[in-house]
Amino acid sequence: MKILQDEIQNEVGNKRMVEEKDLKKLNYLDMVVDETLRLYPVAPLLVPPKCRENITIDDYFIKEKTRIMVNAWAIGRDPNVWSENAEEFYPKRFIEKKMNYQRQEFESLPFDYGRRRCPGIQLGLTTVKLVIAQFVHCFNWELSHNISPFNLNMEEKFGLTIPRAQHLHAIPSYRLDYAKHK
Ligand code: HEM
Repeated sequence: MKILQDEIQNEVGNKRMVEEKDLKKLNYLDMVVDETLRLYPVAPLLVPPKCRENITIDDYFIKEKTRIMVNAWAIGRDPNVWSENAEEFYPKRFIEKKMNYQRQEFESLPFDYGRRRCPGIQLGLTTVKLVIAQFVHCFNWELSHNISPFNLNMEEKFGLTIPRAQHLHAIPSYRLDYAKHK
């Protein structure tokens, strides 16, 4: 969080809130969002499509009308692709790897790919980035008593989407000079 706060502080200062026009300068924010979508894709099994016709792909015969489950959650955690620290939240792994989500990049599939992929990618990314940037820029965040980042329960509840198994209790404290300059 500190790295992200510093990046925003350098680009935006602390006399106003982050705006959409600032987002293109916030590279570490991109990495944080890519890393979050890699580990926690909103729809872990995407939306299982049904095969229209018999087809053979890489020697696998798939019968017409078969439902295909694509495990985007497991793809994003594959150690063969993301190295042995695949389970770790490590945004800097994206320093050299700019995610685009519109190209044929199958290592992380939070929006799926192909004809039925999410049409709201840009709006979704912009909204998520703006909200996260404003949250960490405007506030410092602390966990509630007796909880440290090391014993915070990060389990998920599996379903169509993956919400946290336990609610996150975080305590904000305001950190901008914004109010004084309004
Ligand atoms: C970070 C934000 C978002 C994520 C992670 C996300 C993810 C997804 C995923 C995984 C699918 C299923 C694709 C499939 O497997 O068939 C989907 C479909 C869809 N999304 Fe999004 N989405 C996001 C934001 C949005 C926004 C902002 C909109 C619209 C304003 C949107 C509109 C749609 C629509 C209409 C579909 C259905 C597409 C179809 O079936 O052809 N999404 N999204």
